[in-house]
Amino acid sequence: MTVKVRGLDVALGGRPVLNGVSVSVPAGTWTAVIGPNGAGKSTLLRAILGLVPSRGEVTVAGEDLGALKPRHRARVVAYAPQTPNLPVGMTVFDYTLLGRSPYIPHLGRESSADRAVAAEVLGRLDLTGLAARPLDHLSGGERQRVVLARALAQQTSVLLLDEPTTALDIGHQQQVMELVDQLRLADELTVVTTIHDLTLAAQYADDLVLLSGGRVAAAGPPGEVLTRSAVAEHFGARVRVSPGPDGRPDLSLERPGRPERSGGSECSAGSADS
Ligand SMILES: Nc1ncnc2c1ncn2[C@@H]1O[C@H](COP(=O)(O)OP(=O)(O)OP(=O)(O)O)[C@@H](O)[C@H]1O
Repeated sequence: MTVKVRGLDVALGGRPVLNGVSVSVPAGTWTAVIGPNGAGKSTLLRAILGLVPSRGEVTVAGEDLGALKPRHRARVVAYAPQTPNLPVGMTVFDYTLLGRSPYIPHLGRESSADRAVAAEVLGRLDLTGLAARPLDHLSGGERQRVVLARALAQQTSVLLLDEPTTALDIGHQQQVMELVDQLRLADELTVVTTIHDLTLAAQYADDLVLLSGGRVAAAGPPGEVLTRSAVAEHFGARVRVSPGPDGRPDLSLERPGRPERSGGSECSAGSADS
């Protein structure tokens, strides 16, 4: 399902946070929203979902998302927030099962199929061993994967993920990104994720949207958006951008005021660093 945002304006606390943001995410593709702290990335996801008041247009497969009843909307779009409110004492399994709520009849109970979906998602995220654990007895990274599990259990066509990998070790970062990519390819999921790791964003996303000061500063394939000058201008960072194995950009920080090191021998003890 194609996600289209046109001319989105959001003001929070009387201050403009998003200004005329337009983004188009074709069905079955992955767009990563990048940008410096406070650029408006999380606000964009929240505005798409109607969680903050906005002006402009948000459609999914041509339908106005704001016009859908919450239950219907929850069958179309799943959202994994950056800092969710987690019910104290609830188990990992029961929390994941909440993702099935849009499919459970009013005054009804979850079916064995709903429980099977929750169990399967937990398995794919390496969380089966934690299923009976209360949410407040988890590490930060475990909690983050459980929030993703609940979103995946919704089995929607559109997935909005706010910083899904920030608390994860490198192995679980790869696991989560690969899982989302597999689901995208297998089920034609449309994925929009905010992410701070620019190399990770470039490795997985089809397109990047660079938000800066609440506006779209650049959008397009990673190689076009992630230039040395764009990173310097919008993040205030000095980076080296080199093409990765499949041509996607690979970023590494350059230490200001330090000369380039050309080989391992220069790192040997006692070598002059000037
Ligand atoms: N409820 C609020 N009231 C007033 N201002 C807010 C509110 N929520 C967010 N903001 C402001 O809106 C701006 C955008 O916030 P947002 O969380 O969308 O940024 P972000 O790009 O996701 O940042 P980060 O990378 O730090 O997560 C920030 O300046 C923030 O201080």
